[in-house]
Amino acid sequence: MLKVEHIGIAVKSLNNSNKLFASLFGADHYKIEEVVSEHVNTSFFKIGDTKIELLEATDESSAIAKFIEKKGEGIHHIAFEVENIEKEMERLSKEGFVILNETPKIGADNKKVCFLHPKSTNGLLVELCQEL
Ligand SMILES: C[C@@H](C(=O)O)C(=O)SCCNC(=O)CCNC(=O)[C@H](O)C(C)(C)COP(=O)(O)OP(=O)(O)OC[C@H]1O[C@@H](n2cnc3c(N)ncnc32)[C@H](O)[C@@H]1OP(=O)(O)O
Ligand SMILES: [Co+2]
Repeated sequence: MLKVEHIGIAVKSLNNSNKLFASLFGADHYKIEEVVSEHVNTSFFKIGDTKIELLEATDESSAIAKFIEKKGEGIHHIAFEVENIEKEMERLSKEGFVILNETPKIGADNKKVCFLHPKSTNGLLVELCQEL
Protein backbone atom coordinates (compact mmCIF):
# COMPACT_ATOMS: atom_id res chain seq x y z
CA MET A 1 0.00 0.00 0.00
CA LEU A 2 1.29 3.41 -0.96
CA LYS A 3 -0.08 5.75 1.70
CA VAL A 4 -3.08 6.74 3.80
CA GLU A 5 -5.13 8.40 1.06
CA HIS A 6 -7.84 9.70 3.42
CA ILE A 7 -9.55 9.20 6.75
CA GLY A 8 -13.35 9.13 6.56
CA ILE A 9 -15.34 10.77 9.36
CA ALA A 10 -19.09 10.25 9.68
CA VAL A 11 -20.98 13.45 10.48
CA LYS A 12 -24.64 14.34 10.92
CA SER A 13 -24.45 17.66 9.10
CA LEU A 14 -21.86 18.36 6.44
CA ASN A 15 -22.65 22.04 6.65
CA ASN A 16 -21.99 22.29 10.41
CA SER A 17 -18.95 20.01 10.30
CA ASN A 18 -17.39 21.87 7.36
CA LYS A 19 -17.27 24.94 9.59
CA LEU A 20 -16.01 23.02 12.62
CA PHE A 21 -13.20 21.28 10.74
CA ALA A 22 -12.26 24.43 8.83
CA SER A 23 -11.64 26.17 12.13
CA LEU A 24 -9.79 23.12 13.48
CA PHE A 25 -7.48 22.89 10.45
CA GLY A 26 -7.26 26.63 9.76
CA ALA A 27 -8.16 25.90 6.13
CA ASP A 28 -11.38 25.32 4.19
CA HIS A 29 -12.52 22.15 2.42
CA TYR A 30 -11.41 22.09 -1.23
CA LYS A 31 -14.39 20.21 -2.65
CA ILE A 32 -17.86 18.86 -1.98
CA GLU A 33 -19.02 15.82 -3.93
CA GLU A 34 -22.14 13.68 -3.76
CA VAL A 35 -21.54 9.97 -4.35
CA VAL A 36 -25.02 8.82 -5.31
CA SER A 37 -24.14 5.10 -5.36
CA GLU A 38 -22.95 5.29 -1.72
CA HIS A 39 -25.82 7.54 -0.59
CA VAL A 40 -23.38 10.12 0.79
CA ASN A 41 -22.40 13.74 0.49
CA THR A 42 -18.70 14.23 1.04
CA SER A 43 -16.30 17.09 1.60
CA PHE A 44 -12.52 16.95 1.46
CA PHE A 45 -9.79 18.77 3.39
CA LYS A 46 -6.14 18.52 2.40
CA ILE A 47 -3.80 17.75 5.32
CA GLY A 48 -0.22 17.64 4.08
CA ASP A 49 0.12 14.51 1.97
CA THR A 50 -3.27 13.08 2.95
CA LYS A 51 -6.93 14.10 3.26
CA ILE A 52 -9.87 14.10 5.61
CA GLU A 53 -13.19 13.07 4.06
CA LEU A 54 -16.35 14.16 5.90
CA LEU A 55 -19.36 11.99 5.09
CA GLU A 56 -23.02 12.83 5.56
CA ALA A 57 -25.81 10.34 4.72
CA THR A 58 -28.27 11.35 2.01
CA ASP A 59 -30.87 8.77 3.16
CA GLU A 60 -31.39 6.11 5.85
CA SER A 61 -30.11 3.27 3.64
CA SER A 62 -26.64 4.86 3.71
CA ALA A 63 -23.82 3.08 5.59
CA ILE A 64 -23.19 6.45 7.26
CA ALA A 65 -26.75 6.70 8.63
CA LYS A 66 -26.51 3.17 10.08
CA PHE A 67 -23.08 3.89 11.57
CA ILE A 68 -24.18 7.13 13.26
CA GLU A 69 -27.28 5.45 14.64
CA LYS A 70 -25.15 2.68 16.22
CA LYS A 71 -21.95 4.47 17.21
CA GLY A 72 -22.52 8.20 16.76
CA GLU A 73 -20.33 10.57 14.78
CA GLY A 74 -16.63 9.82 14.43
CA ILE A 75 -13.97 7.98 12.42
CA HIS A 76 -15.72 5.67 9.95
CA HIS A 77 -12.92 4.30 7.76
CA ILE A 78 -9.29 4.62 6.70
CA ALA A 79 -8.55 4.60 2.98
CA PHE A 80 -5.24 3.30 1.64
CA GLU A 81 -4.01 4.14 -1.82
CA VAL A 82 -2.84 1.16 -3.86
CA GLU A 83 -1.12 0.89 -7.21
CA ASN A 84 -3.36 -1.81 -8.69
CA ILE A 85 -6.67 -2.29 -6.87
CA GLU A 86 -7.69 -5.50 -8.68
CA LYS A 87 -4.36 -7.15 -7.82
CA GLU A 88 -4.56 -5.98 -4.21
CA MET A 89 -8.15 -7.27 -3.87
CA GLU A 90 -7.02 -10.67 -5.14
CA ARG A 91 -4.02 -10.75 -2.80
CA LEU A 92 -6.06 -9.72 0.27
CA SER A 93 -8.83 -12.15 -0.54
CA LYS A 94 -6.26 -14.99 -0.64
CA GLU A 95 -4.96 -13.75 2.74
CA GLY A 96 -8.47 -14.28 4.15
CA PHE A 97 -9.76 -10.70 4.29
CA VAL A 98 -13.45 -10.26 3.45
CA ILE A 99 -13.82 -7.97 0.44
CA LEU A 100 -17.22 -6.26 0.43
CA ASN A 101 -17.48 -5.75 -3.33
CA GLU A 102 -16.50 -8.15 -6.10
CA THR A 103 -15.30 -5.45 -8.47
CA PRO A 104 -14.10 -1.93 -7.67
CA LYS A 105 -16.74 0.80 -7.54
CA ILE A 106 -16.39 4.47 -8.40
CA GLY A 107 -15.80 6.53 -5.26
CA ALA A 108 -15.30 10.23 -4.60
CA ASP A 109 -12.47 12.41 -5.91
CA ASN A 110 -11.77 10.36 -9.05
CA LYS A 111 -11.04 6.97 -7.51
CA LYS A 112 -11.78 3.28 -7.97
CA VAL A 113 -12.55 1.96 -4.49
CA CYS A 114 -13.40 -1.18 -2.54
CA PHE A 115 -14.03 -1.97 1.13
CA LEU A 116 -12.92 -4.76 3.48
CA HIS A 117 -15.36 -5.97 6.14
CA PRO A 118 -14.40 -4.64 9.61
CA LYS A 119 -14.99 -8.11 11.07
CA SER A 120 -11.90 -9.32 9.15
CA THR A 121 -9.72 -6.31 10.07
CA ASN A 122 -9.95 -6.01 13.87
CA GLY A 123 -12.98 -3.71 13.69
CA LEU A 124 -11.49 -1.21 11.22
CA LEU A 125 -13.40 -0.51 8.01
CA VAL A 126 -10.66 -0.39 5.35
CA GLU A 127 -11.11 1.29 1.97
CA LEU A 128 -8.68 0.64 -0.87
CA CYS A 129 -8.47 3.22 -3.60
CA GLN A 130 -6.69 3.81 -6.87
CA GLU A 131 -6.56 7.00 -8.91
CA LEU A 132 -8.73 6.75 -12.04
C1 LIG B 1 -17.40 7.86 -1.22
C2 LIG B 1 -16.39 6.83 -0.77
C3 LIG B 1 -14.98 7.34 -1.03
O1 LIG B 1 -14.19 7.67 -0.13
O2 LIG B 1 -14.69 7.44 -2.24
C4 LIG B 1 -16.63 6.43 0.67
O3 LIG B 1 -15.81 6.49 1.54
S1 LIG B 1 -18.20 5.83 0.91
C5 LIG B 1 -18.32 5.38 2.61
C6 LIG B 1 -19.64 4.75 2.89
N1 LIG B 1 -19.70 3.44 2.25
C7 LIG B 1 -19.32 2.29 2.91
O4 LIG B 1 -18.98 2.30 4.07
C8 LIG B 1 -19.40 1.02 2.08
C9 LIG B 1 -18.85 -0.17 2.80
N2 LIG B 1 -19.56 -0.43 4.03
C10 LIG B 1 -20.47 -1.44 4.16
O5 LIG B 1 -20.70 -2.22 3.24
C11 LIG B 1 -21.21 -1.55 5.45
O6 LIG B 1 -21.24 -0.27 6.08
C12 LIG B 1 -20.60 -2.60 6.42
C13 LIG B 1 -19.19 -2.26 6.83
C14 LIG B 1 -20.66 -3.99 5.80
C15 LIG B 1 -21.48 -2.58 7.69
O7 LIG B 1 -22.81 -2.74 7.29
P1 LIG B 1 -24.00 -2.86 8.31
O8 LIG B 1 -23.84 -1.86 9.40
O9 LIG B 1 -25.27 -2.88 7.54
O10 LIG B 1 -23.78 -4.29 8.80
P2 LIG B 1 -23.97 -4.85 10.20
O11 LIG B 1 -25.01 -4.15 10.98
O12 LIG B 1 -24.14 -6.27 9.94
O13 LIG B 1 -22.58 -4.53 10.86
C16 LIG B 1 -21.65 -5.48 10.99
C17 LIG B 1 -20.73 -5.02 12.08
O14 LIG B 1 -19.86 -4.03 11.54
C18 LIG B 1 -19.82 -2.91 12.39
N3 LIG B 1 -19.53 -1.72 11.61
C19 LIG B 1 -20.33 -1.11 10.73
N4 LIG B 1 -19.72 -0.06 10.19
C20 LIG B 1 -18.48 -0.01 10.73
C21 LIG B 1 -17.37 0.84 10.57
N5 LIG B 1 -17.41 1.87 9.74
N6 LIG B 1 -16.26 0.60 11.28
C22 LIG B 1 -16.22 -0.45 12.13
N7 LIG B 1 -17.24 -1.30 12.32
C23 LIG B 1 -18.36 -1.08 11.65
C24 LIG B 1 -21.18 -2.90 13.03
O15 LIG B 1 -21.14 -2.15 14.23
C25 LIG B 1 -21.41 -4.37 13.28
O16 LIG B 1 -20.71 -4.77 14.41
P3 LIG B 1 -21.36 -5.62 15.58
O17 LIG B 1 -21.85 -6.86 14.88
O18 LIG B 1 -20.25 -5.88 16.54
O19 LIG B 1 -22.46 -4.75 16.09
CO1 LIG C 1 -13.73 7.11 1.80
